Amino acid sequence: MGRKAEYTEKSKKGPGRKARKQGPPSFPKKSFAPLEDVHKTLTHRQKQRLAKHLRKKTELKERQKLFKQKKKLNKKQQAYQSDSEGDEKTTLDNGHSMDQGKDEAIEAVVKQKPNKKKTKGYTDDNRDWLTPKQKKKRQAVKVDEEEKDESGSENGESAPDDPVSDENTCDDENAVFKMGKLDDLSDEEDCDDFEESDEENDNPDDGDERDDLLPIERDCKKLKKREAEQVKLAGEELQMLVDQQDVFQFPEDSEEGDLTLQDVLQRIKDVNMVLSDFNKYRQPNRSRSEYMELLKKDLCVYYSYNEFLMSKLMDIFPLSELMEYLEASEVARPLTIRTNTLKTRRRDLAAALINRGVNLDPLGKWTKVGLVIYNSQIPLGATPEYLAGHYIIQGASSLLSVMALAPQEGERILDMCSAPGGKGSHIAAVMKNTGALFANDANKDRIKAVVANFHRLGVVNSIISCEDGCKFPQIMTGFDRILLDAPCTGTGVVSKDPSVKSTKTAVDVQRCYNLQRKLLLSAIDCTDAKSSTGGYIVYSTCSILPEENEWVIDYALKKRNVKLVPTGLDFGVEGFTKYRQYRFHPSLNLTRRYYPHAHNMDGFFVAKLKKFSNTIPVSQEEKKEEDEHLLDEDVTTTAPSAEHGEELRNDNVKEPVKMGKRAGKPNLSELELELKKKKLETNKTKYVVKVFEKPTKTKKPLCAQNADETRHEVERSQKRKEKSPLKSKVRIEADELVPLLEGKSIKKHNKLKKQQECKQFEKLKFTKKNKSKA
Ligand SMILES: C[S@@+](CC[C@H](N)C(=O)[O-])C[C@H]1O[C@@H](n2cnc3c(N)ncnc32)[C@H](O)[C@@H]1O
Repeated sequence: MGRKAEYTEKSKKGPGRKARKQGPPSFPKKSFAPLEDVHKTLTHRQKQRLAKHLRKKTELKERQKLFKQKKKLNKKQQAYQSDSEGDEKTTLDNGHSMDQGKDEAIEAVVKQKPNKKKTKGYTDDNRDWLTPKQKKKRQAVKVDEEEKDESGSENGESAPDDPVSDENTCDDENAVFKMGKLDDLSDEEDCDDFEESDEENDNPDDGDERDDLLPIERDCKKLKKREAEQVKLAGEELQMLVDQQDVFQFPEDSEEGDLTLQDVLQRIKDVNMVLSDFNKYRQPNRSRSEYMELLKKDLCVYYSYNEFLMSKLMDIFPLSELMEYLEASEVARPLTIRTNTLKTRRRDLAAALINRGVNLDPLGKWTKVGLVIYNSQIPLGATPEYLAGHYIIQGASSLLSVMALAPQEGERILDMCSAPGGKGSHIAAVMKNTGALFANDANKDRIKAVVANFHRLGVVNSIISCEDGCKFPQIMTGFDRILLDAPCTGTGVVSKDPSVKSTKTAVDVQRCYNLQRKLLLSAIDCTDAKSSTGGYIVYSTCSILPEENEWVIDYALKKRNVKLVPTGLDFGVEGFTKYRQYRFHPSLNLTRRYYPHAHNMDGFFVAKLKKFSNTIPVSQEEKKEEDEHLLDEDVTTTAPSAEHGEELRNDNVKEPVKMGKRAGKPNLSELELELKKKKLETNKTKYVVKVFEKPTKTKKPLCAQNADETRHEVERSQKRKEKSPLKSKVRIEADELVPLLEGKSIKKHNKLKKQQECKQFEKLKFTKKNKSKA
C-alpha cells in the first residue's frame, strides 16, 4: 500500500525546496529483477541446493516417463501372449511393439543406472525369444510411444494409480515373473536416488518447504534432530555400559579398613542392585546370604543400628521398602496436636493458634480432632490455649487406637497402661466425660503426669490407679471396653528416640513379649463379654516387631475366648499372617500396621478383639501342669541346684527336702494340701471386685475343726473352683499372695526364705560331715 514506484519518471525541480513535489520512492532495480537473475544473489550453498532440486525434478520426470513406458510394455506383452495363441497377425504387431518397448525401457534403465545391478526378472533366455519380434515391430512401437507422449503427462501420471492397469499387471503372474516387477525396479531406483547427503537427511521434508524456512529455523530443526540423535545414542551407550558393566566385586576382609560413609552408601546401592537380579550380577563363588550379611553390616554402619534390630527389620521389609523405612525413620515426623473437644472445637482452636502465628492444617480426613503444625513462632507447650487444656501434643498414630476402641458414652472403660494420659484423655473426650474411665499405670512417677493432664484437659469421669496391669483382674473386672496400649521396645519411634536403634536386644524383645502377653490376657479377663454395648479390647504398641504384635494377639486367640474384629480404621497395612517360617491365625489380617515411610506417622500396631465368652478355656495339660506345679513348688521343693542335688544323692536321701516354710515339718496329707489351696484361693478372691458390683462376699479362713467338716468344705470348694473362670489365675498367683496374706513384704519374705534355705543347707552339710566321721 505504498506509493507506486516509477523508475523512469524524474521529479521536476521547482524553484524552492519547499515548493518541490516529493517524487515517488526509488528502489534499486535489482530488487525487482526478474527471477532468472536470482541465481546471481544466491549463496553458493543455495545454488547447490537449487541445482540439486532441479536435477531431482528432472530425474523424477524421467522416471515417471519410464514407468509409463514399462506399463505400456507390460500391457502389450500381455496382449501379445494372448494373441500369439489366436490371431497371428495381431501377435506380431503387439509382440514387436512390446519387444521394442521393453528393450527401450531396459536400455533406458541401464543407461540411467549404469553401475547398478540389472533387473531381476530379465535374463538372456527371455531376451532370445523377444529379439526377433523387436526388429519387425520397432517402427510401430515408436509411433505408439510418440502418441503416448503427446497425449500428455496427465494420463501417464495417473497410470501408476490406475487400478485397472495394476490389475492387468498383476493378473498375469507369468508375465510379471518373466519380466520382473517394474515396480520393484523403480523402487530400487528410488532407494538409490534418495541416498542423499546428511544434509538432505536432516531435512526429510521436501525441498520447497525447506526453502520456505528461514535459515535460523532450518538450523534449529537440524539442531533438534541432531540432539534427538545424540540422546538416542547416549541411551544406547548407557544401556550397553549397564549391560557390560563390571559386576560388583565382593570386598575382601582387608578392604574393610578405611571406608567412608559415602563408600558404605555406594556399596549398599551396589549390593542392592546385585540382590535385585541375583543370577545376573552375582559373583559365582558368593551366596545370597553373604551378600545379605554384607548389606546388613553396611546398613548398621550407615544408619547406626545394632545387628539384631537390623536383621529384624530385614525380616519384616523387602529390600526396597527397607531402604525407604530406614530413610523415613531418620526424619522427624510432623508435629501434631489433638483438639480437646471437652473444651473447644478444632476450628476455634485452629483460628486461635493461627492468630498466634502458628502455621497449621487439619491432620487428615480420617480425624476430626487432629491438627498438623508446620511451624510456630511460639513453643506449643506454652500457649494460653495449651495451658487452658484446649489441646494436647500427641502423635498422629496415638489417635488410632482410641478411634479403634470407639468408646461410647456412659460406658465403663479401662485404660490399662495410661501414663501420661494422652489416649486416656482422648477416651474421656469421646465419652464426653460420661460413664467411668479407669486410668491405670504401674509406674508411680508417670501416673502423676496422668493426674496433671486430666486436670488440665478437664477430664472428670476418671479414676486413676497405680497397679500392675497383670493383676488387674484380681482388682476389678466387668469393663465394657479396655485399651491396652502396651509397653514395648519402641521400634516404631526411632525418629523420636534414636537410642532404640542401638540399644534394643533380643532380651528386651523377649521381656516385652512376656509382659505384653500377660497384660493382654489380664485385659481380656477384665472385659465383660456380656456387655450390652461393648466387650471389646484394643491392643496397640508403638513397635513394628511381629514378636510384640501379631505373636501376642495370636497367643491371646489361643488362650481366651476372643476373636479379632475390624479396627474400623480405613487405612494402614494389614497385619502379618505369615512371618518368616511362622504362621499366625488368618484373621490377623484384620489388624493394622502403620509405618513412617508409608503413612508419615510413627510405626504403630492396632488390633481390636471382641470377647465372646467370660469362661477361660484351660486345656487338660495345663490343668495337670498347674496342679503339679502348685503341689510341688508351693509346699515342698527339691534342692535348689544340681550341686546340692548331687550331695543329696550321695547321702542316699530319697525324700525331697522341704524348704522354706515347711522345712523341718512333717509332710502334709492330701487333705491338708487341698485345705491350704482353698485357703489361698479364698484369700485371693476377696480382692476381686467387679466394677459397679458389690464386693464379693469374703469368707473367713477355714479352720478345720473336725475332719468331716473339712472334707465337706474341700468338696464344695472343688466344685466352686471348677465353675470359677478365675480358677487357673488364682492357682498361678496364689504363691505370690502368700507373703501378702501373712502381712509380710515380698522382699522380706524372700529374704527369710533364702535364710531358711541356707540354714537347711548348712544342716545337711553338718549331718553329712558327722556321718562321714562316724
Ligand atoms: C506406651 S506407654 C502408654 C502410653 C499411654 N497409653 C498414652 O497414650 O499416653 C506404656 C505404659 O505402660 C506402663 N506399664 C508398664 N508395665 C505396666 C504394667 N505391668 N501394668 C500397667 N502399666 C504398665 C508404663 O509405665 C507406660 O507408662
